[in-house]
Amino acid sequence: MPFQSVRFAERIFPFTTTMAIEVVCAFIFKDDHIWMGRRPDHKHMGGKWEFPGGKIDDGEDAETALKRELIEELGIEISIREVVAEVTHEYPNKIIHLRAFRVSSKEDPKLIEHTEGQWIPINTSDYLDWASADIDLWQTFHRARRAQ
Ligand SMILES: Nc1nc2c([nH]c(=O)n2[C@H]2C[C@H](O)[C@@H](COP(=O)(O)OP(=O)(O)OP(=O)(O)O)O2)c(=O)[nH]1
Repeated sequence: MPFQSVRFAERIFPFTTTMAIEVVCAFIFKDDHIWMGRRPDHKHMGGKWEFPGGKIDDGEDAETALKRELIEELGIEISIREVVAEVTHEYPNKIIHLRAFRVSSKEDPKLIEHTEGQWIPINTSDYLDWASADIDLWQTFHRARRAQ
């Protein structure tokens, strides 16, 4: 649906069209670095850097979705710790509620869906080519760390 039509529809069906899509992602920590992958070109935000994860399917809980996505995308089993940051972010054509969990894994991520991967320093503020929701998420994460 074109963006203007979404806005028009929101006035008529405010509860259905403004619902955010629930997305979970992983902050995989290793030696003060966190793993990011470059999204496939054909997907929304194609070519942008993201934290691995995806949409929660109907009937799934957040942890089950994140474990499933990381097996599918990176071929790794993970242990999930706490939520480290969450944001609601409005793109021109959709709104997402993006929740990041601190996770650990005994295995290294493999490039199954991502076109590139990198370990970024935990203190980086170099956001070149990041999905814009992830910049919000990262800044929220750092604000919370500074407040601790
Ligand atoms: N996984 C993930 N998605 C993100 C991040 N930042 C961000 O804006 N998104 C957006 C892109 C998509 O619009 C949406 C998640 O979609 P996705 O394509 O990763 O989810 P999925 O694997 O379940 O997708 P699908 O192929 O089944 O459609 O959230 C992020 O850090 N990780």
